[in-house]
Amino acid sequence: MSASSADSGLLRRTVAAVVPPDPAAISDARLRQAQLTKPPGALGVLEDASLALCGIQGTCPPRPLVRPVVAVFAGDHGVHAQGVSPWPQEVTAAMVANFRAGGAAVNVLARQVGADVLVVDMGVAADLDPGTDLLDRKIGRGTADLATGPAMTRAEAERGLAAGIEVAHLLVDRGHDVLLTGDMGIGNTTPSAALVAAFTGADAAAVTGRGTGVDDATHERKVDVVRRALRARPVGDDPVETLASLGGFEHAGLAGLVLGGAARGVPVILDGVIAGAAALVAQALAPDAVGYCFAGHRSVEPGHTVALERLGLRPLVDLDLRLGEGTGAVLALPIVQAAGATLREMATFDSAGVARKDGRR
Ligand SMILES: Cc1cc2ncn([C@H]3O[C@H](COP(=O)(O)O)[C@@H](O)[C@H]3O)c2cc1C
Ligand SMILES: O=C(O)c1cccnc1
Repeated sequence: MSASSADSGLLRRTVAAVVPPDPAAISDARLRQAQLTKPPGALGVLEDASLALCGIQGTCPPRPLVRPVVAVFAGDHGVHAQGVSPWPQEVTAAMVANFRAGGAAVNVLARQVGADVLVVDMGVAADLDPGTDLLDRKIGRGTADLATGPAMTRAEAERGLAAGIEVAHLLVDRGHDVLLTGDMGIGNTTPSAALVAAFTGADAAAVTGRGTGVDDATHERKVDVVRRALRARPVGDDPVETLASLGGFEHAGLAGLVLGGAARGVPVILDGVIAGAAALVAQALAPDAVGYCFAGHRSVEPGHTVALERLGLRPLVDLDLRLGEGTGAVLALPIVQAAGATLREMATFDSAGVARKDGRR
């Protein structure tokens, strides 16, 4: 079997394995929520999250999330040549070294909540020391420039999706019970904006932001690049082609992680606009995969809000972050854990002997 038919086979099987979250567990969770010693609905979004967690795990009360891991998917981008980021491309590889050494923002935040951080070299341009990488191979070495042609071949996009699925299986097999998404790739807010525009139909200007903090001229160039790419290569209804045309290797890996996590019945906490764009790819391939996702936070990037609306996900944290790496996902982890813990551990009106609103015991 050629590598590419193995990849498309894994993708097909994974998409077929994504079933809707368990409706029986969700209805058990709703009943249990109603018994807990609090006014109905008083725990707000935590209650919704607790129902979602039960659906994802197929059990009520939900199991505690004790082995969190952030998978940081890294890749470089040919569109960097268009001057869409003020940072040199070498920063991607240097930051991978920083993640491995434990010095990046995501490492600090992950230590706060006891999450592991693992790097996946999807398509960093430079050679990296294999270190503790999750994949034993690169999928690519930077994408082609999406401003002038497709960023990836279809085979590359499929290989990237399959790699993300493999990472999900590997992590779940190692005992991780919640997967958090991270990204690193100088220039990657541009392909993210392009993917969000492609999957939502939003205008380039509405979804293209300032990334690492670009000036007005650079921002205008980004909007123009996104608009021209969408005009030159209008999207059809094939999500893999859209990903190949506009996305990056880290988007492919992240979309695969979402599909793999969903297929294994494990919750996935999404980070910012890069993850949001990748989740749109996963949603287009397997709409039920979104039911396994929590939106960790809302990024400052305007395309992220557009993506979250299309995904139908409410961000758990909204702190004006615009970093990526998985930082927003990690900050949301304790909230998802808290949602499960309240449903699992709170006393019921009966067990605590607390009277209900109508005076019934
Ligand atoms: C030092 C540094 C650390 C980062 N960590 C995440 N990003 C974030 O910024 C990049 C996307 O922004 P743009 O599209 O404007 O290049 C990505 O690498 C993303 O992960 C970083 C960026 C830099 C410079
Ligand atoms: O939304 C994000 O994750 C983001 C925003 C700006 C730069 N890098 C990442």
